[in-house]
Amino acid sequence: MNIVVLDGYTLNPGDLDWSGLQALGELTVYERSSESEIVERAAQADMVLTNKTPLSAQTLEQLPKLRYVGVLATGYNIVDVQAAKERGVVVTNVPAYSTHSVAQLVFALVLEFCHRVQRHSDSVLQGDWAGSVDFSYSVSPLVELNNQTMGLIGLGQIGKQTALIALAMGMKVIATGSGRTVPQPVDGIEWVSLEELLQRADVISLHCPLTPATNELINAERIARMKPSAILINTARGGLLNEADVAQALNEGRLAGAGLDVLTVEPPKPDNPLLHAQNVIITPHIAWATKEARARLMAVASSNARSFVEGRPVNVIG
Ligand SMILES: NC(=O)C1=CN([C@@H]2O[C@H](COP(=O)(O)OP(=O)(O)OC[C@H]3O[C@@H](n4cnc5c(N)ncnc54)[C@H](OP(=O)(O)O)[C@@H]3O)[C@@H](O)[C@H]2O)C=CC1
Ligand SMILES: O=C(O)C(=O)CO
Repeated sequence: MNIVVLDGYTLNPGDLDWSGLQALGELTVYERSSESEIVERAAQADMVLTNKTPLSAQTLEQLPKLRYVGVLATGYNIVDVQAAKERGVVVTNVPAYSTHSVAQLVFALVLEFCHRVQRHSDSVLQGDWAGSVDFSYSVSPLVELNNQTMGLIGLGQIGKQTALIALAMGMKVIATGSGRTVPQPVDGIEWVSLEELLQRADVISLHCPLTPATNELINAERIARMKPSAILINTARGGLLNEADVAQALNEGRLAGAGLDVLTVEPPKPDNPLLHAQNVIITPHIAWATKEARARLMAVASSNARSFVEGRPVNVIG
């Protein structure tokens, strides 16, 4: 097997090893590949692994030898899965490897809006507490989550884990799904329509995949239905937001804050309106990237590839 990893650096910056894939054939790992390098690098490959390097229908057409695409992630929106299927190319992803890490970052972002820990610490370390007449002061409003409502859009692996943490913090949890599957009752979680969720939630956290149906799910019209005091959290995919609409709502105080781990274009262009918006916190797509989660990702990506080589593919998309 000729196996090519197009963008291995973020998964393995040097603290993991590729031995699971090496054992399956001749492996070439590129740290990153630009769109113009994909075809040349993957031309002889039977199997390609990609994290965020896109494989469009046009690119797949130019890779006649290709039989397998292993997405090094849960979200697989970078691959034209239908085009792959039509060409007989198996596409797999890695479900659930980062569930706990992503849910943890959701709350790192939420709690930042509640307590502004770094802002307070900076104030103390620059002498404000030492110079204060009071034993306590705050530099921003402080918020308690108990009894507030967490609204989850998407109640899969990460949505459910986020719900458990929210419930442990005394929040009410409401959730909405794709509408394609029958919602299963989950203890402590109330199923509602998207419309109702937007109106009731104090914190809205996105946990659905990016698909044509969810593209720009959060736009000006939907923001208008949210509470102006609401906090929006997006650790799923940047394309779930109309970024200009979210930035404008933040700047006009129609949305109290946004905590984002993902943007439509990554890395972002310097003129992305969210980079300059008020009350925004942005992390560079790190929710998945704990060592623990990356190690699980490497292990499952390798076992996905092995299963394909052995003729019994698992975690197949579509
Ligand atoms: N920032 C990061 O580092 C990471 C980001 N992610 C992103 O998080 C997303 C969710 O991951 P995970 O929870 O593991 O995935 P799951 O597949 O377990 O859950 C996705 C859920 O979204 C639901 N859904 C689909 N369409 C809609 C819709 N239109 N409205 C509401 N819900 C919908 C699905 O419901 P149904 O079954 O009915 O279709 C499903 O329950 C991934 O797709 C990925 O994009 C994942 C890992 C790391
Ligand atoms: O697993 C995912 O979907 C991620 O976004 C991490 O690359």
